[in-house]
Amino acid sequence: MTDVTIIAIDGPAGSGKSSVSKQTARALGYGYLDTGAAYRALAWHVLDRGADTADADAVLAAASDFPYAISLDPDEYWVRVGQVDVTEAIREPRVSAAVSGVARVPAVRVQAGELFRALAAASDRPGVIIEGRDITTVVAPDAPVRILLTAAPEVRAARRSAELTDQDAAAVAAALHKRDASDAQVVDFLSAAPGVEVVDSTDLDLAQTVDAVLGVVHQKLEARDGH
Ligand SMILES: Nc1ncnc2c1ncn2[C@@H]1O[C@H](COP(=O)(O)OP(=O)(O)O)[C@@H](O)[C@H]1O
Ligand SMILES: Nc1ccn([C@@H]2O[C@H](COP(=O)(O)OP(=O)(O)O)[C@@H](O)[C@H]2O)c(=O)n1
Repeated sequence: MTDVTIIAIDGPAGSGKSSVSKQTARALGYGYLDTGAAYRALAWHVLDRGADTADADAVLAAASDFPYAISLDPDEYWVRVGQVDVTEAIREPRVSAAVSGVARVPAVRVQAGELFRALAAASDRPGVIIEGRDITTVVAPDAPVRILLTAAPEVRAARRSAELTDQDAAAVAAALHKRDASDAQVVDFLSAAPGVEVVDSTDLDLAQTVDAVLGVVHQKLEARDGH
């Protein structure tokens, strides 16, 4: 058993998982694990091999030869496949459009979940925030702090298109909603499982959302530690 404290955060695209988790990890001195990056990097790897992520056999073949590495340092984030730094490439629209194909392969999800638990357990920090879609329910259902981060669909789409200023806002929104609909067929990240706290960031800015998450973290950890 590891004594690394796990904070699990799930939510749909653009709800603020990455930015809120990173800032919360900094505030706590914790590590930060972006699990979507692994699915994105595997999708990039499939495309790099000239295959299609709709082809489950091609996805499994790519997954069996997938030299993946990610930083858990919230101040120095990078993602690599072999010697290639894919930190930027995995955010490209062609990867976003292909990633759900990878995420719907059950064996890939099992392999990914094992990887995430091992990466968090090996952290030299007191805790790790793990964010994704199935962290509160499948990857770390026993975590002492489990949060569902939500925001209204139009707010999420606006946030994502503010990041991708070189792309058409309507196209970014359509792609985000299409990916959510596809992902929702695989895991339920729109409703909170029992024991999972909801933080709705629709009317909060980033700092307020981080404060709300830190509030939940302190309350849950104090309850665990009996204060
Ligand atoms: N509460 C918030 N208010 C305003 N903008 C936010 C808020 N949370 C996140 N953002 C911004 O929205 C964008 C998307 O957030 P991100 O963390 O990438 O979401 P996710 O990881 O859930 O897809 C980022 O540019 C981030 O700075
Ligand atoms: N725990 C997770 C995390 C991501 N994913 C998949 O990985 C994709 C990319 O996740 P992400 O967190 O980088 O996406 P954003 O919410 O940041 O846009 C999602 O669209 C899902 O298909 C998943 O299936 N399970």
